[in-house]
Amino acid sequence: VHNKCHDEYQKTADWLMSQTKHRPQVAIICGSGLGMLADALKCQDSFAYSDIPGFPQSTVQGHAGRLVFGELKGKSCVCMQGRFHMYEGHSLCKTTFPVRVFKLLGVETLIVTNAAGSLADGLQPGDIMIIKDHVNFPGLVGLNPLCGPNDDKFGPRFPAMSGCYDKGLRRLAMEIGKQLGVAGVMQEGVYAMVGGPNFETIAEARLLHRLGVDAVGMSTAPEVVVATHCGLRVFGLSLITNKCCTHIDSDSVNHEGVLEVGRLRSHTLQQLVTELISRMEINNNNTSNN
Ligand SMILES: O=P(O)(O)O[C@H]1O[C@H](CO)[C@@H](O)[C@H]1O
Ligand SMILES: Nc1nc2[nH]cnc2c(=O)[nH]1
Repeated sequence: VHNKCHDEYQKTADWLMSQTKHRPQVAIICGSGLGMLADALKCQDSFAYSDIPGFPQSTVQGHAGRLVFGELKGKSCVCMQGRFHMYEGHSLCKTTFPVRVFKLLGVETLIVTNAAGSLADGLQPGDIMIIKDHVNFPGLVGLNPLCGPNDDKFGPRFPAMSGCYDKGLRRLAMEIGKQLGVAGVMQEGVYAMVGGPNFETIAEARLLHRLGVDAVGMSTAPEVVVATHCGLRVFGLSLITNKCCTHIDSDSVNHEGVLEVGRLRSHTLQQLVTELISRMEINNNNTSNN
Protein backbone atom coordinates (compact mmCIF):
# COMPACT_ATOMS: atom_id res chain seq x y z
CA VAL A 1 0.00 0.00 0.00
CA HIS A 2 1.38 3.42 -0.97
CA ASN A 3 -1.08 5.84 0.55
CA LYS A 4 -0.93 9.50 -0.29
CA CYS A 5 -1.69 12.15 2.27
CA HIS A 6 -4.31 14.84 1.89
CA ASP A 7 -1.64 17.49 1.25
CA GLU A 8 -0.42 15.73 -1.89
CA TYR A 9 -3.87 15.83 -3.50
CA GLN A 10 -4.30 19.42 -2.32
CA LYS A 11 -0.96 20.49 -3.77
CA THR A 12 -1.92 19.20 -7.21
CA ALA A 13 -5.39 20.76 -6.99
CA ASP A 14 -3.91 24.12 -5.90
CA TRP A 15 -1.39 24.05 -8.76
CA LEU A 16 -4.16 23.36 -11.29
CA MET A 17 -6.33 26.15 -9.87
CA SER A 18 -3.41 28.52 -10.18
CA GLN A 19 -3.01 27.60 -13.87
CA THR A 20 -6.63 27.68 -15.07
CA LYS A 21 -9.71 29.76 -14.38
CA HIS A 22 -11.98 26.78 -14.96
CA ARG A 23 -13.62 25.36 -11.81
CA PRO A 24 -15.00 22.05 -13.09
CA GLN A 25 -18.30 20.56 -11.92
CA VAL A 26 -17.99 17.44 -14.05
CA ALA A 27 -14.96 15.21 -14.66
CA ILE A 28 -14.65 12.72 -17.50
CA ILE A 29 -12.15 9.86 -17.66
CA CYS A 30 -11.61 8.71 -21.24
CA GLY A 31 -11.16 5.00 -21.90
CA SER A 32 -8.82 3.41 -24.45
CA GLY A 33 -9.28 5.13 -27.79
CA LEU A 34 -11.95 7.46 -26.37
CA GLY A 35 -9.80 10.57 -25.85
CA MET A 36 -11.83 12.43 -28.47
CA LEU A 37 -14.47 13.04 -25.79
CA ALA A 38 -12.33 16.03 -24.80
CA ASP A 39 -12.54 17.57 -28.28
CA ALA A 40 -16.04 18.90 -27.60
CA LEU A 41 -14.80 21.17 -24.78
CA LYS A 42 -14.72 24.91 -25.55
CA CYS A 43 -12.17 27.43 -24.22
CA GLN A 44 -9.70 24.69 -23.45
CA ASP A 45 -6.79 24.81 -21.04
CA SER A 46 -4.78 21.64 -21.34
CA PHE A 47 -1.86 20.24 -19.38
CA ALA A 48 0.44 17.32 -20.14
CA TYR A 49 0.44 14.92 -17.19
CA SER A 50 4.23 15.28 -17.09
CA ASP A 51 3.80 18.99 -16.25
CA ILE A 52 1.31 18.50 -13.40
CA PRO A 53 2.93 18.15 -9.97
CA GLY A 54 2.17 14.77 -8.42
CA PHE A 55 0.45 13.31 -11.51
CA PRO A 56 1.38 9.82 -12.73
CA GLN A 57 2.26 9.28 -16.42
CA SER A 58 0.24 7.39 -19.05
CA THR A 59 2.10 4.55 -20.72
CA VAL A 60 -0.62 2.91 -22.83
CA GLN A 61 -1.21 3.55 -26.54
CA GLY A 62 -4.56 5.27 -27.01
CA HIS A 63 -4.17 7.27 -23.78
CA ALA A 64 -2.67 10.67 -24.66
CA GLY A 65 -1.68 11.75 -21.16
CA ARG A 66 -3.33 15.15 -21.04
CA LEU A 67 -5.74 16.86 -18.66
CA VAL A 68 -8.13 19.14 -20.53
CA PHE A 69 -10.32 21.79 -18.87
CA GLY A 70 -13.15 23.48 -20.76
CA GLU A 71 -16.81 24.38 -21.07
CA LEU A 72 -19.48 22.08 -22.41
CA LYS A 73 -22.98 23.50 -22.89
CA GLY A 74 -22.56 25.91 -20.00
CA LYS A 75 -21.01 23.40 -17.63
CA SER A 76 -17.41 23.50 -16.54
CA CYS A 77 -15.61 20.20 -17.17
CA VAL A 78 -12.25 18.51 -16.84
CA CYS A 79 -11.32 15.56 -18.99
CA MET A 80 -8.57 12.97 -18.56
CA GLN A 81 -7.25 11.98 -21.98
CA GLY A 82 -5.60 8.88 -20.66
CA ARG A 83 -6.15 6.93 -17.47
CA PHE A 84 -3.85 4.89 -15.27
CA HIS A 85 -4.12 1.13 -14.98
CA MET A 86 -2.94 -1.25 -12.29
CA TYR A 87 -1.13 -3.37 -14.90
CA GLU A 88 1.12 -0.42 -15.81
CA GLY A 89 2.71 -0.97 -12.41
CA HIS A 90 1.02 1.97 -10.69
CA SER A 91 -0.24 1.45 -7.15
CA LEU A 92 -4.03 1.64 -7.00
CA CYS A 93 -3.61 4.82 -5.03
CA LYS A 94 -1.79 6.33 -8.01
CA THR A 95 -4.28 5.05 -10.57
CA THR A 96 -7.03 6.85 -8.66
CA PHE A 97 -5.00 9.94 -7.69
CA PRO A 98 -6.84 12.26 -10.14
CA VAL A 99 -10.27 11.37 -8.71
CA ARG A 100 -9.49 12.90 -5.32
CA VAL A 101 -7.86 15.88 -7.04
CA PHE A 102 -11.14 16.36 -8.93
CA LYS A 103 -13.02 16.29 -5.64
CA LEU A 104 -10.76 19.05 -4.30
CA LEU A 105 -11.33 21.06 -7.50
CA GLY A 106 -15.05 21.06 -6.68
CA VAL A 107 -16.18 18.36 -9.11
CA GLU A 108 -19.57 16.80 -8.25
CA THR A 109 -20.05 14.23 -10.98
CA LEU A 110 -17.59 11.76 -12.46
CA ILE A 111 -18.16 10.18 -15.86
CA VAL A 112 -16.04 7.09 -16.43
CA THR A 113 -15.72 5.48 -19.84
CA ASN A 114 -13.85 2.40 -20.97
CA ALA A 115 -13.31 -0.09 -23.74
CA ALA A 116 -14.50 -3.55 -22.76
CA GLY A 117 -14.97 -7.06 -24.09
CA SER A 118 -18.46 -8.53 -24.21
CA LEU A 119 -19.57 -11.73 -22.52
CA ALA A 120 -23.29 -11.18 -22.98
CA ASP A 121 -24.94 -12.67 -26.07
CA GLY A 122 -26.82 -9.43 -26.70
CA LEU A 123 -23.78 -7.12 -26.63
CA GLN A 124 -21.94 -6.70 -29.92
CA PRO A 125 -18.79 -4.73 -30.82
CA GLY A 126 -19.82 -1.10 -31.25
CA ASP A 127 -22.59 -1.34 -28.63
CA ILE A 128 -22.65 1.01 -25.67
CA MET A 129 -23.20 -0.54 -22.25
CA ILE A 130 -24.37 1.78 -19.50
CA ILE A 131 -22.74 0.38 -16.37
CA LYS A 132 -25.37 -0.45 -13.76
CA ASP A 133 -22.98 -2.20 -11.37
CA HIS A 134 -19.50 -3.68 -11.24
CA VAL A 135 -17.52 -6.62 -9.94
CA ASN A 136 -14.16 -5.41 -8.68
CA PHE A 137 -12.17 -8.64 -8.87
CA PRO A 138 -8.89 -7.13 -7.63
CA GLY A 139 -10.85 -5.40 -4.86
CA LEU A 140 -12.43 -8.65 -3.71
CA VAL A 141 -8.98 -10.01 -2.86
CA GLY A 142 -7.72 -6.83 -1.18
CA LEU A 143 -6.28 -4.87 -4.10
CA ASN A 144 -8.38 -1.84 -3.28
CA PRO A 145 -7.30 1.82 -3.43
CA LEU A 146 -8.98 2.39 -0.05
CA CYS A 147 -6.70 -0.11 1.72
CA GLY A 148 -4.45 1.45 4.34
CA PRO A 149 -5.31 4.16 6.85
CA ASN A 150 -8.62 5.83 6.03
CA ASP A 151 -8.59 9.55 5.26
CA ASP A 152 -11.78 10.74 6.98
CA LYS A 153 -11.59 14.05 5.13
CA PHE A 154 -12.50 12.17 1.96
CA GLY A 155 -14.96 9.61 3.30
CA PRO A 156 -15.79 6.83 5.77
CA ARG A 157 -13.75 3.71 6.57
CA PHE A 158 -16.49 1.40 5.30
CA PRO A 159 -18.27 3.07 2.39
CA ALA A 160 -21.36 1.49 0.84
CA MET A 161 -20.98 0.57 -2.84
CA SER A 162 -24.54 -0.50 -3.58
CA GLY A 163 -25.99 2.07 -5.93
CA CYS A 164 -22.63 3.57 -6.86
CA TYR A 165 -23.77 4.11 -10.47
CA ASP A 166 -26.36 6.88 -10.24
CA LYS A 167 -29.81 5.70 -11.26
CA GLY A 168 -31.02 9.10 -12.44
CA LEU A 169 -28.07 9.56 -14.79
CA ARG A 170 -28.49 6.03 -16.14
CA ARG A 171 -32.13 6.74 -16.91
CA LEU A 172 -31.27 10.08 -18.50
CA ALA A 173 -28.59 8.44 -20.69
CA MET A 174 -31.04 5.85 -22.00
CA GLU A 175 -33.56 8.60 -22.73
CA ILE A 176 -30.92 10.59 -24.63
CA GLY A 177 -29.96 7.43 -26.51
CA LYS A 178 -33.56 7.12 -27.72
CA GLN A 179 -33.65 10.74 -28.83
CA LEU A 180 -30.36 10.35 -30.69
CA GLY A 181 -31.71 7.24 -32.40
CA VAL A 182 -29.04 4.96 -30.93
CA ALA A 183 -31.16 3.13 -28.35
CA GLY A 184 -30.78 -0.02 -30.45
CA VAL A 185 -27.08 -0.22 -29.60
CA MET A 186 -27.46 0.73 -25.94
CA GLN A 187 -28.25 -1.37 -22.89
CA GLU A 188 -27.39 -1.59 -19.21
CA GLY A 189 -25.03 -4.21 -17.85
CA VAL A 190 -22.51 -5.32 -15.26
CA TYR A 191 -18.83 -4.48 -15.80
CA ALA A 192 -16.07 -6.57 -14.24
CA MET A 193 -12.55 -5.39 -13.69
CA VAL A 194 -9.73 -7.90 -14.00
CA GLY A 195 -6.07 -7.10 -13.48
CA GLY A 196 -4.80 -7.63 -17.03
CA PRO A 197 -2.71 -6.88 -19.02
CA ASN A 198 -3.41 -10.12 -20.88
CA PHE A 199 -6.84 -10.65 -22.36
CA GLU A 200 -8.85 -13.56 -20.94
CA THR A 201 -8.21 -17.20 -21.60
CA ILE A 202 -11.17 -19.13 -22.94
CA ALA A 203 -11.75 -20.69 -19.51
CA GLU A 204 -11.61 -17.28 -17.81
CA ALA A 205 -14.07 -15.77 -20.29
CA ARG A 206 -16.46 -18.69 -19.78
CA LEU A 207 -16.15 -18.31 -16.02
CA LEU A 208 -16.97 -14.58 -16.18
CA HIS A 209 -19.94 -15.35 -18.42
CA ARG A 210 -21.28 -17.88 -15.92
CA LEU A 211 -20.84 -15.37 -13.12
CA GLY A 212 -23.22 -12.98 -14.82
CA VAL A 213 -20.67 -10.45 -16.03
CA ASP A 214 -21.75 -8.60 -19.18
CA ALA A 215 -18.49 -6.83 -20.06
CA VAL A 216 -14.91 -7.07 -18.86
CA GLY A 217 -12.00 -4.64 -18.80
CA MET A 218 -8.92 -3.68 -16.81
CA SER A 219 -9.90 -0.35 -15.27
CA THR A 220 -12.73 1.79 -13.91
CA ALA A 221 -13.69 -0.06 -10.69
CA PRO A 222 -10.93 1.52 -8.52
CA GLU A 223 -11.81 5.00 -9.82
CA VAL A 224 -15.48 4.43 -9.03
CA VAL A 225 -14.70 3.10 -5.54
CA VAL A 226 -12.61 6.18 -4.72
CA ALA A 227 -15.19 8.53 -6.26
CA THR A 228 -18.05 6.95 -4.31
CA HIS A 229 -16.00 7.04 -1.10
CA CYS A 230 -15.61 10.82 -1.40
CA GLY A 231 -19.23 11.42 -2.35
CA LEU A 232 -19.01 11.98 -6.09
CA ARG A 233 -21.98 11.04 -8.24
CA VAL A 234 -20.87 8.50 -10.85
CA PHE A 235 -21.97 7.65 -14.37
CA GLY A 236 -20.14 4.93 -16.31
CA LEU A 237 -20.24 3.53 -19.80
CA SER A 238 -18.39 0.79 -21.61
CA LEU A 239 -17.86 0.82 -25.33
CA ILE A 240 -17.97 -2.82 -26.37
CA THR A 241 -14.92 -3.21 -28.60
CA ASN A 242 -14.86 -7.00 -29.01
CA LYS A 243 -16.45 -10.27 -28.02
CA CYS A 244 -14.41 -12.19 -25.47
CA CYS A 245 -12.99 -15.48 -26.72
CA THR A 246 -15.16 -18.26 -25.36
CA HIS A 247 -14.28 -20.89 -28.00
CA ILE A 248 -11.06 -22.07 -29.53
CA ASP A 249 -12.26 -20.84 -32.93
CA SER A 250 -13.32 -17.34 -31.67
CA ASP A 251 -11.42 -14.40 -33.19
CA SER A 252 -8.65 -13.36 -30.82
CA VAL A 253 -8.62 -9.88 -29.26
CA ASN A 254 -5.97 -7.22 -29.82
CA HIS A 255 -5.48 -3.64 -28.65
CA GLU A 256 -5.44 -2.18 -32.20
CA GLY A 257 -8.91 -3.64 -32.78
CA VAL A 258 -10.06 -2.15 -29.48
CA LEU A 259 -8.84 1.33 -30.53
CA GLU A 260 -10.42 0.98 -33.98
CA VAL A 261 -13.93 0.43 -32.56
CA GLY A 262 -13.37 3.54 -30.42
CA ARG A 263 -12.69 5.55 -33.59
CA LEU A 264 -15.80 4.20 -35.31
CA ARG A 265 -18.06 5.08 -32.39
CA SER A 266 -16.41 8.38 -31.43
CA HIS A 267 -19.14 10.59 -32.84
CA THR A 268 -22.01 8.78 -31.10
CA LEU A 269 -20.18 8.68 -27.77
CA GLN A 270 -19.37 12.35 -27.99
CA GLN A 271 -23.01 13.22 -28.70
CA LEU A 272 -24.22 11.04 -25.84
CA VAL A 273 -21.78 12.41 -23.26
CA THR A 274 -22.32 16.02 -24.41
CA GLU A 275 -26.10 15.71 -24.11
CA LEU A 276 -25.82 13.98 -20.75
CA ILE A 277 -23.63 16.75 -19.35
CA SER A 278 -25.84 19.41 -20.83
CA ARG A 279 -29.00 17.95 -19.29
CA MET A 280 -27.71 16.75 -15.92
CA GLU A 281 -28.56 18.82 -12.90
CA ILE A 282 -25.72 20.21 -10.84
CA ASN A 283 -26.33 21.04 -7.20
CA ASN A 284 -23.44 23.41 -6.66
CA ASN A 285 -23.42 22.41 -3.03
CA ASN A 286 -19.85 21.18 -3.04
CA THR A 287 -18.04 23.18 -0.43
CA SER A 288 -14.70 21.40 -0.61
CA ASN A 289 -13.04 24.56 -1.93
CA ASN A 290 -13.65 27.96 -3.62
O1 LIG B 1 -10.27 0.37 -19.60
P1 LIG B 1 -9.66 1.16 -20.71
O2 LIG B 1 -8.67 2.14 -20.22
O3 LIG B 1 -10.70 1.81 -21.59
O4 LIG B 1 -8.86 0.15 -21.65
C1 LIG B 1 -9.22 -1.20 -21.96
O5 LIG B 1 -8.58 -1.48 -23.19
C2 LIG B 1 -7.23 -1.95 -22.93
C3 LIG B 1 -7.06 -3.24 -23.68
O6 LIG B 1 -7.24 -3.07 -25.06
C4 LIG B 1 -7.14 -2.16 -21.43
O7 LIG B 1 -6.43 -1.10 -20.83
C5 LIG B 1 -8.58 -2.18 -21.01
O8 LIG B 1 -8.77 -1.79 -19.65
N1 LIG C 1 -9.96 -7.72 -19.94
C1 LIG C 1 -10.36 -7.22 -21.10
N2 LIG C 1 -10.21 -5.92 -21.34
C2 LIG C 1 -10.63 -5.43 -22.53
N3 LIG C 1 -10.59 -4.19 -23.00
C3 LIG C 1 -11.14 -4.22 -24.24
N4 LIG C 1 -11.51 -5.46 -24.56
C4 LIG C 1 -11.19 -6.24 -23.50
C5 LIG C 1 -11.35 -7.64 -23.22
O1 LIG C 1 -11.85 -8.43 -24.03
N5 LIG C 1 -10.91 -8.07 -22.01
